[in-house]
Amino acid sequence: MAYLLELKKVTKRFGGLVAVNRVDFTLEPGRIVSIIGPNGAGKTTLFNLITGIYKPDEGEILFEGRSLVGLRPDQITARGIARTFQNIRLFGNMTVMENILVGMHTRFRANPVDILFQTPRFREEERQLREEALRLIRFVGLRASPDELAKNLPYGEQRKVELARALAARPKLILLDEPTAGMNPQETAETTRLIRRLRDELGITVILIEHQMRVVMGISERVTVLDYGEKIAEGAPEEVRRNPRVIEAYLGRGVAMGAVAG
Ligand SMILES: Nc1ncnc2c1ncn2[C@@H]1O[C@H](COP(=O)(O)OP(=O)(O)OP(=O)(O)O)[C@@H](O)[C@H]1O
Repeated sequence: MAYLLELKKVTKRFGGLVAVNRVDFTLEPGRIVSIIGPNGAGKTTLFNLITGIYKPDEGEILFEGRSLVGLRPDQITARGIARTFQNIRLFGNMTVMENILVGMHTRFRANPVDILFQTPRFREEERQLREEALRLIRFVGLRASPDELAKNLPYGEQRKVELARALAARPKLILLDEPTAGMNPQETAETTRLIRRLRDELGITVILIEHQMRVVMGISERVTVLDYGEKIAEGAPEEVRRNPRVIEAYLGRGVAMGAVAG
């Protein structure tokens, strides 16, 4: 099967530190996979490499068979890759609706003249995008009003706005960086179901960075483990959980065994 995403011997250094070290990674369309590893293992750096925030020092990154290396983050979004961040990055003084419309900017076709003169073409396009934003608001289960300022929403709701904004770009692949961080068990369960619906109902391929092993084990078809920038294991969740190298990596960093075995 053709890969949606393929990383070949990707390396990223920060001065003397090798944050990502010759990592190979392949992903077929329609999968939900997780990347795990102790703090500082290189997980977020890997996301930053895929989304064009950093350029690899060595190696190749292919999406649908075409190289992403050297493209700007907005060009990579336009190719079909969206992401959410470990720490929420919303425009606090903008409404829920406005935040989601921002996520659609790569798809906006009206030109500056249309916008300036509010031509029928502009108004029709805006109406369609607003309708789609409302559909996304319903899809992620936001309870807040679309006109509420993002900064006034509770944390769990802000996370949903962030996801809706990422979905607004109509991605083929979404990268979720710790989507359940700071959530209570009920919110975590709800988010886990939502992630599965991204794939099942929208057909989006998902890569997840996740610390909660219950989520990882429950949702991932495959797990990749990084430690000190290197891929140390990869496979089905149960297989990875029993892998002595993985257990060692977590224990070596003083993380309780429960984090892996739990
Ligand atoms: N911009 C940067 N400049 C210098 N060092 C960096 C930079 N970004 C990341 N690093 C270093 O690279 C290593 C990998 O960091 P990264 O954030 O990718 O790890 P992580 O696995 O996502 O960790 P966590 O689970 O704590 O988020 C760490 O040692 C980190 O300090």
